[in-house]
Amino acid sequence: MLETTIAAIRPLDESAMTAARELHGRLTKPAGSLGALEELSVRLAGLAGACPPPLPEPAAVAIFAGDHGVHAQGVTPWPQEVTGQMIANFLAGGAVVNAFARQAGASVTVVDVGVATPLPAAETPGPAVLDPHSPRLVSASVRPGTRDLAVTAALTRDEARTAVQTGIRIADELIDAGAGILLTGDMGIGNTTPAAVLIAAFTGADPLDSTGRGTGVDDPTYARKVAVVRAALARHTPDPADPLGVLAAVGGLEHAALAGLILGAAARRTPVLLDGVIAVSAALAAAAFAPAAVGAMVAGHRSAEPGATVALRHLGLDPLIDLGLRLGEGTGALLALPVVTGAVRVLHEVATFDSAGVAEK
Ligand SMILES: Cc1cc2ncn([C@H]3O[C@H](COP(=O)(O)O)[C@@H](O)[C@H]3O)c2cc1C
Ligand SMILES: O=C(O)c1cccnc1
Repeated sequence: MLETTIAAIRPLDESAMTAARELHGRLTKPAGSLGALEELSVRLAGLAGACPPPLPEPAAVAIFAGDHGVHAQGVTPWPQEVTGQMIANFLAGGAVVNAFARQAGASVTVVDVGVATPLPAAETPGPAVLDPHSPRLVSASVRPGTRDLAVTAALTRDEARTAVQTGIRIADELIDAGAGILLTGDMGIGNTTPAAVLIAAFTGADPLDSTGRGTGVDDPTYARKVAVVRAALARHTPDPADPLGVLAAVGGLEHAALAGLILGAAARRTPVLLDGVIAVSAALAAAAFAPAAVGAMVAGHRSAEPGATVALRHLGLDPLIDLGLRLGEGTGALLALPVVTGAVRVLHEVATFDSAGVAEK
């Protein structure tokens, strides 16, 4: 399934991109006046293979949740139980991601890929339904949290593959249910540590540049976190040409599943709007599996985590908004969604100089 998904990921359609550039030149606005929205809409035309591309509606957020053995190294001040407790909060509609999803009209699917504590909620029965007011839970736990990457490989290759394939399956289910765009979300206390190792592994960045303060760690905790990232790289020597091996050695279950979601979206030629540092670390893995997957990625925002900027630069992506957010859950992606929709809507709705009778220079 992973291999067939990778094989299905194709480059952008040049003729649809040419048509979109040509259409932009005829719309009632000075050429280039919509800045980054123009190139984004051209890319989405290339992804869809059509000009105009479909409006990216409805939107579906997939929040992958997992726990982390590296929590034992004291890399975050928060107790591990908060991961499961926040899932209950997501399902009750009380988290920031829920508020933003309701505002954006996006559905929320929470996927347990490896939460360590027992969850209060059971899987939501039935097929995926894209209802912005009813968050759903999918139970797809690979194992109860990763092993401690400071001590041993976080996952076996098989476990990492299962998590990636879960992400692909969720992408397929959401797209089959009608989603026109997927948004990445994450929940996992401690997950900025594996994100920092993944970013260093795939980009070659120094741990000081790939590691941030996550939920807001103090100076001694930050120093410990950087040391854990540096030691993990030395212990595992992850090979960026072997993304499954990298995810297994130093990743998290939600990072692996997010990589799968991104690959699944790219294979279905559906845009995937990336959230913060966890999402972009997973995007590096997706790009290592299939470089053409970058064509489906839209960087929602620039997380305050420094590793996010390192990863975005490596992917060649410019984030749409930069608000100093450092929350995760999918919140930054949701705030960027109207920008993506606006970029596409222009190609659908704006009159041409000809049709509107507006004189050209
Ligand atoms: C209440 C709460 C809600 C959150 N929502 C997202 N995160 C974010 O913070 C965590 C990563 O930061 P670190 O690596 O420093 O632990 C992840 O769960 C991420 O989704 C949260 C964190 C907390 C505490
Ligand atoms: O960038 C993010 O998504 C992020 C940053 C800090 C903590 N959790 C998530």
